Amino acid sequence: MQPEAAEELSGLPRATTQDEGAPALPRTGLGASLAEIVRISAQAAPGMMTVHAFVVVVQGLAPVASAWAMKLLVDGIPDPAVAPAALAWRVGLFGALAVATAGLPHLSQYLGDCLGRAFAVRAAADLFSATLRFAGLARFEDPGVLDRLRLGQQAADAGQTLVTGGFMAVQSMISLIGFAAALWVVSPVMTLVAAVAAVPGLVVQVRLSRRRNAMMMHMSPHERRQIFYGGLLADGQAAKEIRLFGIGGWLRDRLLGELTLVNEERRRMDGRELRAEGLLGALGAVVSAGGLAWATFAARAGALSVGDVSMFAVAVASTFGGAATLISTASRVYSGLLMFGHHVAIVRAAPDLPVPAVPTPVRPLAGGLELHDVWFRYSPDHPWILRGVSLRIPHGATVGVVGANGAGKSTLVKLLLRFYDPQQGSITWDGVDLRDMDPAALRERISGVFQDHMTYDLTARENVGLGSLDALQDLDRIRVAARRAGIDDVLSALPRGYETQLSRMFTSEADKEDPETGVVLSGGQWQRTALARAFLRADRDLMILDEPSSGLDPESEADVHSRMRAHRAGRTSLLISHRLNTVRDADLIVVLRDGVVAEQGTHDQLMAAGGTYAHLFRLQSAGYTDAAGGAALTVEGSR
Ligand SMILES: Nc1ncnc2c1ncn2[C@@H]1O[C@H](COP(=O)(O)OP(=O)(O)OP(=O)(O)O)[C@@H](O)[C@H]1O
Repeated sequence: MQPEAAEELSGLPRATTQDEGAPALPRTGLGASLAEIVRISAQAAPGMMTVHAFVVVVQGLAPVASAWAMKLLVDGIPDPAVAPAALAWRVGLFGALAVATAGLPHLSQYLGDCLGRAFAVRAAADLFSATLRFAGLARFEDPGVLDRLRLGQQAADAGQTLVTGGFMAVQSMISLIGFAAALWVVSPVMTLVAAVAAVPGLVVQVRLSRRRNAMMMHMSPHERRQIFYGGLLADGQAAKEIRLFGIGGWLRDRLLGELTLVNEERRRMDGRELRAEGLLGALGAVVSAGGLAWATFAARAGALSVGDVSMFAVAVASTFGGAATLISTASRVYSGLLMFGHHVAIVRAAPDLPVPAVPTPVRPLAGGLELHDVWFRYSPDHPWILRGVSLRIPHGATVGVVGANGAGKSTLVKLLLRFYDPQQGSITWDGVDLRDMDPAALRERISGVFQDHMTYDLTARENVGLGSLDALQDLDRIRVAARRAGIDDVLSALPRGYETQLSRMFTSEADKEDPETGVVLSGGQWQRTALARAFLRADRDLMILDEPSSGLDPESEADVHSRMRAHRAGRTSLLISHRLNTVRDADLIVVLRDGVVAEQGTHDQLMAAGGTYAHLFRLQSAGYTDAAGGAALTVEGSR
């Protein structure tokens, strides 16, 4: 029954209906970003952060103190009341402050870099731990989330800039307040003029930062496409098709198109910033020059001392320079905070699949798995893929699932692994709804091979061992699994046996000519390796095999299936295959069509029923028989 219809009719079973797709990422403000940055910095290197904060305060005060020492020195030169010893002390003070002013920035830079690197590591750890908490797949298929993930990653990598920028802003602020106070002593009016002149800069920089952040978000899909095209053009696997179909130039042009678009947008943004900063700089220079003219004539009239003028000149220049530095640093920090908002959104994202506070433990399968009127679509914009599937996978039985391309077989597998939750109906494990379980605990009890299995650029041992991390170093167990998958002979005969890299990526330029550096397996060999990975955790309660032999030659396929049959005996498994001879001995065969179970039964029952399965089985058998007949005829004819 349609979920909408079920909703309207009271009394009809409706297990649960949940919002479609994972919950959206949270909206985050600047405060949240700032709090997160302080937290990460404090956790990453607490001692260094304290020392850096102290150095920054001293560094911020040093230029103001230097200017004041200079004023004392200049005023003391012509003053007979100042003894030579006192004058020497003033020179010494000025010199000491000059040394501090010259040396501290290097120490500050070093501390900032160290802190920034520690920050980047911690931020990356938080980000990737958060992505690992995404138990389902929906977020990885949402372009908006992928954009934010990429920008959040960039923000984490740019931690050094963010941390040093933050400290620099604090330091500029301290210097600015110091110089403004010094300026106030000489001329309160000039201080107010300088403060008013700084306001437009602040406003403009904040607006520019917002615009830059919006531009980066807007450009993100173009950058993702650019990375995709670049990846294809540099990928050894894609090289075959690119050359066969001659599409290299087309891909390159698309890459350049995206790159040009992104560059043009960035250039426009840089131009805006250039114009705004140029105008603000000119405004500052005009106010400084006016102030200096006033101070010069005030000194002539005897209202100011020469030391006051020197102090005034330094204070005006430093106030404007400091304000400009503060504004541009603050704007960089502001941009960084906006960018870091993407990191915070990922790290603070609510679970994508609802898990109860106290999940039901996943016990060893005793009765079976059951789908109850399961309806599923990938999102409200997509069509229904499963439209009320009810099916039982009894404990200890092998269930074969067949159906045309796109019938929803792999989707069924993804639901059994709780990569998504059905919108309507439920899936139970010994009567317990999968939604009441922790997805990780559920998957601990399952093994399997996906149709699009992974090929890891790692050693042969690791490629199999990843199936069960506790066996990663246990070569005996790994070899037993590989033997079951019929790939042990191949892997042990590799140049370095199981320690051979199954990779096209050379470990270094120096050893790339070494034939033992890495080997390339064939498609079928990779498939058997993936099968070995699944067999390594064969002690689990459910084995899911989605097209495990599609790339194998007939002899290998027969061999693999006889091994799998031996393994499956008495165990619960789900086998998906288009080659019907490989599922014929399953305890139950299910035909999926139009989103529902169209037929189910044993091979003999389905053949007797004469439906879709029987039709397809006869079609495939006839193909083999004709081929065999054809081959026989050819042999006959050639004699
Ligand atoms: N992540 C996804 N987002 C949106 N639609 C999807 C997604 N994955 C699969 N589909 C769609 O769901 C339908 C069922 O796909 P599924 O992979 O389950 O079919 P299948 O029966 O395994 O097909 P095949 O025999 O070709 O492997 C297809 O129409 C496919 O386009």
